[in-house]
Amino acid sequence: MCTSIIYTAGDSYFGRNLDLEVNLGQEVVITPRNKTLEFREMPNLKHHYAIIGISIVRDDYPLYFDGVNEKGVGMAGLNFDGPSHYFPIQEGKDNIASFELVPYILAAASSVVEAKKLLSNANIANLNFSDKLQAAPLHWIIADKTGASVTVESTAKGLNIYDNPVGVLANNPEFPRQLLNLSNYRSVSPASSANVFAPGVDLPIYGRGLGTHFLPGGMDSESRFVKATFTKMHAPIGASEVENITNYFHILQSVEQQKGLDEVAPDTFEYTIYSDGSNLKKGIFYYKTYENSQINAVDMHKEDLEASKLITYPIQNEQVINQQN
Ligand SMILES: C[C@H](CCC(=O)NCC(=O)O)[C@H]1CC[C@H]2[C@@H]3[C@H](O)C[C@@H]4C[C@H](O)CC[C@]4(C)[C@H]3CC[C@]12C
Repeated sequence: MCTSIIYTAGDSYFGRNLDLEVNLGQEVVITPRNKTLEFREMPNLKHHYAIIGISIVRDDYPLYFDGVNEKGVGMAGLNFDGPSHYFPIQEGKDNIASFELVPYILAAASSVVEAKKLLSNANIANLNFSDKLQAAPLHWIIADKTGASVTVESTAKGLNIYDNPVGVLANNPEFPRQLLNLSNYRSVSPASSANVFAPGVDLPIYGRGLGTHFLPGGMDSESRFVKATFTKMHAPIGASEVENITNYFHILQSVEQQKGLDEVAPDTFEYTIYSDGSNLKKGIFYYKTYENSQINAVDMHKEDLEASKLITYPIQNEQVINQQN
């Protein structure tokens, strides 16, 4: 499973945890402005906004898992197996394959409002990238540097674009149900609450943190949605970029999947392979991996964004311990 968040602390930071049982060989990939982006049913884009994110590259095509563009829009695809439904090509619609959706939006939208316009006549077409890389059942979060975000879900009912008031996305069930479930946690609080349970009975506050006693901590999507929302809503605002990106990763780490806890097949466990986050205003992409706790950064503006070829950075996956003696 996966969790994605947008955290606003002066600047806005957007990214996700990628939780999976296999490493697909992803890299940090920059798509510069003049790299032609081809679409199956939509016109090719020869010039567009530059994009940075995590992707695998096949046939010179960036298959982004998540990314952000130079205008401060971010987007991530998360597993949505079950409710997800893609449709045959429809005449008169903007037919976009699911694997094209991230580059399609990030190439042309400079805000969530513009992304919504780009999706107003869209049909998520049930096309496979190739026989080997079949369409993955996904839903998406799109966010921008103002802190706004929406959730995009293509189900049998059609394409739904929901305003996302919490700036968090996990996996199933459908987004309105995830949001409604938050109501069950209205009483969860950073402070220990007054005794409304049994007034008159002595219920001592026997330790700290009692206000969060009922905060879920499971690996499942509902638990992660609740926990990430609560952690984000109460996250402090730092005074510097380093403080804020540190705060940001602490939010994502509150829903990290440690190895051994989520068995998806006999003796096979999914875990948080990487966590990433970008400063949407500055175009700096940060990431950590399960193996490497160090925060790594790639600044898109240090590359030639007018270039026409993909620029890739291998993921730094080695733990470097700062030996102090
Ligand atoms: C499976 C993960 C989502 C994480 C998650 O929720 N996994 C756990 C689970 O199964 O619940 C998704 C996120 C982005 C997806 C990839 C991207 O959409 C790019 C690409 C698109 C192709 O159609 C299929 C392969 C490929 C490479 C996708 C494979 C599945 C990925 C990696």
